[in-house]
Amino acid sequence: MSTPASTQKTITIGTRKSKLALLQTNLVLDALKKAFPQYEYKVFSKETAGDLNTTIALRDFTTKNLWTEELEELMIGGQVDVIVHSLKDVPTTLPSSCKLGPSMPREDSRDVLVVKQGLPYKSLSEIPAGSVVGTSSIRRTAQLARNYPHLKVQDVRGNIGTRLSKLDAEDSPYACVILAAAGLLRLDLEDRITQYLDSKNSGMLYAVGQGALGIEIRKEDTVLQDMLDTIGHQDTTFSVLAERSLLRTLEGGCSAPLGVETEWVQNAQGAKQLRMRSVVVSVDGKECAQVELDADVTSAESAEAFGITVAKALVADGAGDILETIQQNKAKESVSTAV
Ligand SMILES: NCc1[nH]cc(CCC(=O)O)c1CC(=O)O
Repeated sequence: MSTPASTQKTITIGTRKSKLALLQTNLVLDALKKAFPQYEYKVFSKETAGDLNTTIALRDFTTKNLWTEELEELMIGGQVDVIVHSLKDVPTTLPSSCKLGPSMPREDSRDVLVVKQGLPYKSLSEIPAGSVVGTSSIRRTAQLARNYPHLKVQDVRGNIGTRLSKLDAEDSPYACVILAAAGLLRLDLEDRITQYLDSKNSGMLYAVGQGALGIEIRKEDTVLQDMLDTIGHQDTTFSVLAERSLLRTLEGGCSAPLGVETEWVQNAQGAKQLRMRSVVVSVDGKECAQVELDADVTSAESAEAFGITVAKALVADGAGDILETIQQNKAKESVSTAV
């Protein structure tokens, strides 16, 4: 049976086995060790269904909990006390006995362009018409279709190292891939980044939670909650709460072609506000809803309320129709593949 962390001296941190997951786990481990040296720490790593299956395109999976469910079961069972995820892989709704703790400082949240070794292109706008961009993300695919309709998109699966070797292979179909900056930076692969992408230079917005860690604990574990409060970073926590509230409200799950860009800005009176840009694009890039809003965000509640406000504004701008069409097409596909 599960033992609350308060009665034990050892805290077990659960994680996926990938190099990136282990590096991210070490960030949390180091921060906890430094702040709470009185505990012993142990890392338990496990390959998840998502790691093991690299052939099926992500968007074809029906279960949303590919990366998280098995570790959550271990945590609910008491074998691990806290799980370190990439927040962007964490579903917006968690098992009822689990919750996310505060977030640690976010790594660069942007997407980046990585050009195949030996090719001379310095930016997305230089990639010639008809070239193939590697990505399996519906969000990246839709935004590419909207902003770079002359480029082709092809799936590329696997962890970051695998994607880079698929890109660089001599017979590779790809001219470039789009990846998250965070993964490359954490893996010390900064030299592979050709261009950082944002709303201004390329119209490319990132995924909800990208670049942030999702630190999940049992809901009743007040000891770990207090510990995470100590190592947490409020600006990040509020930003990602707002982003996840937006995604939850749109109910698109991880397969929604939803891009966001959040930043803290000062208004004319000098007060700090959270600015959120967000976009929902149809898969063919033809339809697009987008909004940019600022809000006073000073608590978890106001962060979540802001996410709902942005979602409503996006729906008012047409996001509802775009998401509905995607849902209908998915339903049709599953009928046709079932027979
Ligand atoms: N989609 C998989 C995934 N989940 C987390 C990261 C790393 C970056 C992050 O923490 O957001 C990546 C790779 C990528 O999208 O390039």
